[in-house]
Amino acid sequence: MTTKNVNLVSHPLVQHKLSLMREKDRSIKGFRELLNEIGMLLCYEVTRDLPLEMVDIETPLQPMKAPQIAGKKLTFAPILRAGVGFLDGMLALVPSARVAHIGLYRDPETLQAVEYYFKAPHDLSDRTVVMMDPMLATGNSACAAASLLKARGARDIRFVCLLAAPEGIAHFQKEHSDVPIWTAAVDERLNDHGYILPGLGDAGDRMFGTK
Ligand SMILES: O=P(O)(O)OC[C@H]1O[C@H](OP(=O)(O)OP(=O)(O)O)[C@H](O)[C@@H]1O
Ligand SMILES: O=c1cc[nH]c(=O)[nH]1
Ligand SMILES: [Mg+2]
Repeated sequence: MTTKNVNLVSHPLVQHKLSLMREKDRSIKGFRELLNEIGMLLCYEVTRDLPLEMVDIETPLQPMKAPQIAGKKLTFAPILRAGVGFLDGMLALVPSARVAHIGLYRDPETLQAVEYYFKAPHDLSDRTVVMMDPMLATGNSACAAASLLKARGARDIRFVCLLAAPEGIAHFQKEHSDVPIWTAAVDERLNDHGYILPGLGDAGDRMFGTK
Protein backbone atom coordinates (compact mmCIF):
# COMPACT_ATOMS: atom_id res chain seq x y z
CA MET A 1 0.00 0.00 0.00
CA THR A 2 1.26 3.52 -0.81
CA THR A 3 -0.24 6.76 0.50
CA LYS A 4 1.16 10.28 0.40
CA ASN A 5 4.79 9.32 0.06
CA VAL A 6 4.44 6.58 2.72
CA ASN A 7 5.17 3.06 1.51
CA LEU A 8 3.64 0.55 3.90
CA VAL A 9 5.51 -2.74 3.56
CA SER A 10 2.79 -5.30 4.13
CA HIS A 11 4.77 -8.38 3.10
CA PRO A 12 3.74 -11.28 5.38
CA LEU A 13 7.33 -12.04 6.40
CA VAL A 14 7.85 -8.45 7.54
CA GLN A 15 4.52 -8.35 9.38
CA HIS A 16 5.14 -11.69 11.10
CA LYS A 17 8.63 -10.73 12.24
CA LEU A 18 7.43 -7.34 13.46
CA SER A 19 4.75 -9.02 15.61
CA LEU A 20 7.44 -11.21 17.18
CA MET A 21 9.53 -8.11 17.93
CA ARG A 22 6.64 -6.33 19.63
CA GLU A 23 6.19 -9.09 22.24
CA LYS A 24 7.51 -7.88 25.57
CA ASP A 25 9.27 -11.13 26.45
CA ARG A 26 11.25 -11.38 23.21
CA SER A 27 14.92 -11.84 24.12
CA ILE A 28 17.59 -9.28 23.24
CA LYS A 29 19.10 -11.84 20.89
CA GLY A 30 15.78 -12.49 19.20
CA PHE A 31 14.96 -8.80 18.94
CA ARG A 32 18.31 -8.04 17.33
CA GLU A 33 18.10 -10.94 14.88
CA LEU A 34 14.60 -9.99 13.81
CA LEU A 35 15.54 -6.34 13.26
CA ASN A 36 18.45 -7.47 11.13
CA GLU A 37 16.23 -9.79 9.07
CA ILE A 38 13.60 -7.09 8.59
CA GLY A 39 16.38 -4.70 7.56
CA MET A 40 17.19 -7.03 4.71
CA LEU A 41 13.57 -7.24 3.62
CA LEU A 42 13.08 -3.47 3.83
CA CYS A 43 16.27 -2.98 1.81
CA TYR A 44 14.69 -5.10 -0.91
CA GLU A 45 11.64 -2.83 -0.90
CA VAL A 46 13.42 0.52 -0.75
CA THR A 47 15.66 -0.40 -3.69
CA ARG A 48 12.80 -1.74 -5.81
CA ASP A 49 12.79 1.16 -8.29
CA LEU A 50 16.53 1.64 -8.74
CA PRO A 51 17.27 2.06 -12.44
CA LEU A 52 18.97 -0.67 -14.42
CA GLU A 53 21.24 -0.43 -17.43
CA MET A 54 22.18 -3.10 -19.93
CA VAL A 55 25.86 -4.03 -19.97
CA ASP A 56 27.87 -6.45 -22.06
CA ILE A 57 28.85 -9.68 -20.30
CA GLU A 58 29.86 -13.15 -21.43
CA THR A 59 28.25 -16.31 -20.15
CA PRO A 60 30.21 -19.55 -20.60
CA LEU A 61 28.22 -20.01 -23.82
CA GLN A 62 27.95 -16.59 -25.49
CA PRO A 63 28.02 -12.81 -25.05
CA MET A 64 24.83 -11.10 -23.93
CA LYS A 65 23.47 -7.80 -22.67
CA ALA A 66 22.54 -8.15 -18.99
CA PRO A 67 20.92 -5.74 -16.50
CA GLN A 68 22.98 -4.05 -13.78
CA ILE A 69 22.05 -1.34 -11.29
CA ALA A 70 22.84 1.99 -12.92
CA GLY A 71 23.35 5.52 -11.77
CA LYS A 72 23.86 6.84 -8.28
CA LYS A 73 25.66 4.80 -5.65
CA LEU A 74 23.96 3.93 -2.37
CA THR A 75 24.83 5.32 1.03
CA PHE A 76 23.22 3.82 4.13
CA ALA A 77 22.66 6.28 6.98
CA PRO A 78 21.69 4.68 10.31
CA ILE A 79 20.55 6.98 13.12
CA LEU A 80 22.40 5.80 16.24
CA ARG A 81 21.88 3.77 18.18
CA ALA A 82 18.82 1.82 17.12
CA GLY A 83 19.23 2.43 13.38
CA VAL A 84 22.37 0.31 13.48
CA GLY A 85 20.08 -2.68 13.94
CA PHE A 86 19.07 -2.43 10.28
CA LEU A 87 22.55 -1.96 8.93
CA ASP A 88 23.95 -5.49 8.68
CA GLY A 89 20.82 -6.72 6.91
CA MET A 90 21.03 -3.88 4.41
CA LEU A 91 24.77 -4.37 3.86
CA ALA A 92 24.19 -8.08 3.26
CA LEU A 93 22.25 -7.09 0.15
CA VAL A 94 24.39 -4.11 -0.91
CA PRO A 95 27.88 -4.84 0.43
CA SER A 96 29.52 -1.97 -1.47
CA ALA A 97 27.32 0.76 0.03
CA ARG A 98 28.97 3.61 1.92
CA VAL A 99 27.80 4.27 5.49
CA ALA A 100 26.98 7.61 7.12
CA HIS A 101 26.63 7.39 10.92
CA ILE A 102 24.26 9.92 12.47
CA GLY A 103 24.51 10.17 16.27
CA LEU A 104 21.31 11.54 17.79
CA TYR A 105 19.51 10.90 21.03
CA ARG A 106 16.13 12.12 22.08
CA ASP A 107 16.15 14.26 25.22
CA PRO A 108 13.62 12.49 27.48
CA GLU A 109 12.20 15.78 28.84
CA THR A 110 11.98 17.98 25.75
CA LEU A 111 11.84 15.12 23.17
CA GLN A 112 14.18 17.20 21.03
CA ALA A 113 16.93 15.43 19.09
CA VAL A 114 20.44 16.09 20.41
CA GLU A 115 23.34 15.58 17.98
CA TYR A 116 26.50 13.90 19.29
CA TYR A 117 28.17 12.41 16.21
CA PHE A 118 28.07 12.76 12.46
CA LYS A 119 30.43 11.02 10.06
CA ALA A 120 29.44 10.78 6.43
CA PRO A 121 31.06 10.68 2.99
CA HIS A 122 32.19 14.23 2.22
CA ASP A 123 29.82 14.85 -0.67
CA LEU A 124 26.43 13.15 -0.83
CA SER A 125 25.11 15.08 -3.81
CA ASP A 126 25.49 12.23 -6.30
CA ARG A 127 24.31 9.45 -4.00
CA THR A 128 21.03 7.81 -3.10
CA VAL A 129 20.92 7.95 0.70
CA VAL A 130 18.86 5.45 2.65
CA MET A 131 18.36 6.86 6.14
CA MET A 132 17.27 4.27 8.71
CA ASP A 133 15.86 4.17 12.24
CA PRO A 134 13.34 1.66 13.57
CA MET A 135 11.21 4.33 15.27
CA LEU A 136 9.52 7.43 13.85
CA ALA A 137 7.78 8.87 16.93
CA THR A 138 7.62 12.69 17.18
CA GLY A 139 9.75 12.88 14.05
CA ASN A 140 12.33 15.15 15.72
CA SER A 141 15.20 12.70 15.20
CA ALA A 142 14.34 11.88 11.59
CA CYS A 143 13.91 15.58 10.74
CA ALA A 144 17.28 16.46 12.28
CA ALA A 145 18.97 13.54 10.50
CA ALA A 146 17.56 14.48 7.09
CA SER A 147 18.71 18.09 7.61
CA LEU A 148 22.25 16.91 8.43
CA LEU A 149 22.33 14.78 5.28
CA LYS A 150 21.02 17.65 3.15
CA ALA A 151 23.72 19.93 4.59
CA ARG A 152 26.20 17.44 3.09
CA GLY A 153 24.55 17.83 -0.28
CA ALA A 154 22.13 14.88 -0.26
CA ARG A 155 19.26 15.45 -2.67
CA ASP A 156 17.94 11.90 -3.04
CA ILE A 157 17.05 10.61 0.44
CA ARG A 158 14.73 7.76 1.40
CA PHE A 159 13.76 7.00 5.00
CA VAL A 160 13.26 3.43 6.20
CA CYS A 161 11.68 2.76 9.58
CA LEU A 162 9.93 -0.11 11.25
CA LEU A 163 7.15 1.65 13.16
CA ALA A 164 5.75 5.12 12.60
CA ALA A 165 3.31 7.22 14.60
CA PRO A 166 0.87 9.37 12.61
CA GLU A 167 2.24 12.43 14.43
CA GLY A 168 5.78 11.62 13.33
CA ILE A 169 4.78 11.07 9.71
CA ALA A 170 2.96 14.42 9.62
CA HIS A 171 5.91 16.25 11.18
CA PHE A 172 8.46 14.63 8.89
CA GLN A 173 6.44 15.24 5.75
CA LYS A 174 5.96 18.89 6.70
CA GLU A 175 9.73 19.46 7.01
CA HIS A 176 10.98 17.01 4.39
CA SER A 177 8.23 16.53 1.84
CA ASP A 178 10.83 15.38 -0.70
CA VAL A 179 11.83 12.33 1.37
CA PRO A 180 9.62 9.24 0.94
CA ILE A 181 9.11 6.89 3.88
CA TRP A 182 9.07 3.08 3.97
CA THR A 183 7.59 1.56 7.12
CA ALA A 184 6.27 -1.82 8.22
CA ALA A 185 3.45 -0.29 10.30
CA VAL A 186 1.70 2.95 11.19
CA ASP A 187 0.62 2.63 14.81
CA GLU A 188 -2.15 4.45 16.70
CA ARG A 189 -0.55 7.41 18.47
CA LEU A 190 2.09 8.67 20.88
CA ASN A 191 1.74 8.52 24.66
CA ASP A 192 2.54 11.47 26.98
CA HIS A 193 6.24 10.53 26.95
CA GLY A 194 6.48 10.42 23.17
CA TYR A 195 6.44 6.62 22.94
CA ILE A 196 4.59 4.91 20.11
CA LEU A 197 1.41 2.99 21.08
CA PRO A 198 1.04 0.05 20.88
CA GLY A 199 4.65 0.15 19.64
CA LEU A 200 7.42 -2.08 20.89
CA GLY A 201 8.95 -0.02 23.69
CA ASP A 202 12.41 1.54 23.48
CA ALA A 203 14.10 0.03 20.44
CA GLY A 204 17.66 0.96 21.45
CA ASP A 205 17.28 -0.42 24.96
CA ARG A 206 15.69 -3.64 23.71
CA MET A 207 18.41 -4.15 21.13
CA PHE A 208 21.39 -3.41 23.38
CA GLY A 209 19.98 -4.53 26.75
CA THR A 210 20.45 -1.15 28.40
CA LYS A 211 17.37 -1.13 30.58
O1 LIG B 1 10.81 10.47 16.46
P1 LIG B 1 11.48 10.74 17.77
O2 LIG B 1 10.54 11.29 18.79
O3 LIG B 1 12.70 11.58 17.62
O4 LIG B 1 11.90 9.34 18.39
C1 LIG B 1 12.58 8.37 17.68
C2 LIG B 1 14.00 8.26 18.13
O5 LIG B 1 14.04 7.76 19.47
C3 LIG B 1 14.86 6.58 19.52
O6 LIG B 1 16.18 6.89 19.75
P2 LIG B 1 16.74 7.28 21.19
O7 LIG B 1 16.77 8.75 21.36
O8 LIG B 1 16.01 6.50 22.23
O9 LIG B 1 18.22 6.84 21.11
P3 LIG B 1 18.87 5.39 20.98
O10 LIG B 1 18.60 4.92 19.58
O11 LIG B 1 20.30 5.66 21.23
O12 LIG B 1 18.26 4.51 22.02
C4 LIG B 1 14.70 6.02 18.13
O13 LIG B 1 15.69 5.11 17.78
C5 LIG B 1 14.72 7.25 17.28
O14 LIG B 1 16.03 7.70 16.96
O1 LIG C 1 8.21 4.28 21.00
C1 LIG C 1 9.36 4.75 20.88
C2 LIG C 1 9.58 6.12 20.65
C3 LIG C 1 10.86 6.56 20.52
N1 LIG C 1 11.89 5.69 20.61
C4 LIG C 1 11.69 4.37 20.83
O2 LIG C 1 12.65 3.61 20.92
N2 LIG C 1 10.43 3.94 20.97
MG1 LIG D 1 17.98 7.56 18.37
